[in-house]
Amino acid sequence: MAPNLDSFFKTVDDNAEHFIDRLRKAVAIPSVSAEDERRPDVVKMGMFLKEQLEGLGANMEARPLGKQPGKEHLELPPAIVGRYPAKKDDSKRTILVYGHYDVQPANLSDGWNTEPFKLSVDDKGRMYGRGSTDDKGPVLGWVNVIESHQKAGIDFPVNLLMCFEGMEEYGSEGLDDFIIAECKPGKFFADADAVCISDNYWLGTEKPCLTYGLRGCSYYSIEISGPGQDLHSGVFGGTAQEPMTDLVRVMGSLVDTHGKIQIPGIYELVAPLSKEEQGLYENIAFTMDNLYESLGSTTGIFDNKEETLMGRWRYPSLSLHGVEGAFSAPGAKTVIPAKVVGKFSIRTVPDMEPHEVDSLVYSYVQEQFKKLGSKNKMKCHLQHSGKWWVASPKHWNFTAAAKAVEKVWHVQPDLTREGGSIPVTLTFEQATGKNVLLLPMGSSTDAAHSINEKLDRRNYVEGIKLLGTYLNFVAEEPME
Ligand SMILES: C[C@H](N)C(=O)N[C@@H](Cc1c[nH]cn1)C(=O)O
Ligand SMILES: [Zn+2]
Ligand SMILES: [Zn+2]
Repeated sequence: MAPNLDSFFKTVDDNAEHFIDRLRKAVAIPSVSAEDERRPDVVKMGMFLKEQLEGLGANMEARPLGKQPGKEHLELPPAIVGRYPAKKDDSKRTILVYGHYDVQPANLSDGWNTEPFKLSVDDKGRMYGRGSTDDKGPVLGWVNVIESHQKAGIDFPVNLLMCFEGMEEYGSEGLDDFIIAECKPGKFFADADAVCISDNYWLGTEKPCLTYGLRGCSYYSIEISGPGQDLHSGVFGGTAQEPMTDLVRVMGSLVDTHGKIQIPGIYELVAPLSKEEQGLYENIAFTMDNLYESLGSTTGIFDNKEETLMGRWRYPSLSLHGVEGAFSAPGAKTVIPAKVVGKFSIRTVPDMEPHEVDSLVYSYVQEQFKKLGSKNKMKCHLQHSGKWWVASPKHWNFTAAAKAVEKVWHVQPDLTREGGSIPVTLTFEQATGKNVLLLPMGSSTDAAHSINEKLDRRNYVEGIKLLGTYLNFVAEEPME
């Protein structure tokens, strides 16, 4: 029987401003995991989350994860773990939820229309701010679900286990070992019956989805150095071999304009496309206009939805991200940088093994650099990597979520894969041995990682209802 959630829905609506205020406080903490000097803010954000949940009676702990590999002067931000209700009810299912409280870097000078760490709500209910959709809105969604059950006077339907991390945007450093240890018998996550992660996005702006796959991410850097220090290009140009010249040519050899990766052997690692899979893409509610709307232009690689979806979900891609040490400010500086570090990543898919990808990358980059005949020095290394994940959506965890989408949004959700990566998803699946569901809150136009990131008020408020309704349907699903 469908649970009666009218009072829960009403409570969420009545408390919408309070929940937006909670998001405002969270966005104001610049918890950027990639910037060393922001580490105290990342920790502050973890503590904010812990305090909010403790205020609602959850049993919370901040677990240290040790030093940051390669930056031993820096302590990793803690994993914030918790249980609600504080005492386990053995008659109920146990759901483990995961999210991250760190964010991507953001500066007003990148081109934001508003201060990135100040939540700005416009007259259409678009709530702009770094982390609003990725992933502070969804993480606070779980907090708001607990509060709404309390305020509505409804029994909480499940035992909720929580795991929130502060390094997801930096490759989830230190979390794998922690999860594996905590899933062992008698440990914190041992009794999870299923896992739910809210940290991705709808395909468009109107239709919710449930997600059963992610691409992996292998992130590399190429360091090229030569001169002992930066040089005057008038004095030394034409006489010194320039690291930037070499780097641009090596990076330019990795991928072509149409997104085709130039590294030999990469596509041989990809699982072949079956007839059955090919048929899946046709029925997904996605249009080229959805793509153009979220791109903010019509500069897509393909002109049809099937190839576009496959390009995002089931084929690898290689993106060039930036160059450390290069002149990037406005104006004109006539410098020859002495050392430059180029950054790129490959989104990986079934059946690519990360170590095989690494070997192909290293030999190709070496070969390209050798061809230049440069006297400079080159080093290529892996910064972090996380594996792809594809699961079965035929499980009570997905059935409960589909029923919740129908109840809250009055449509059947699409079943999607995601082009982005959440490295610990596979770890949760393997360490718990349980089903993992991705249940997104935000939409395709939210601009996660970009300037003007936002979460629509409607997605936040209805998203809180969705997460709560999912937990109520989970409680009703028969065991498989
Ligand atoms: C999908 C998720 N919200 C996300 O943004 N994940 C990041 C994870 C990552 C991988 N390397 C560094 N961060 C992403 O897909 O870029
Ligand atoms: Zn995220
Ligand atoms: Zn992200």
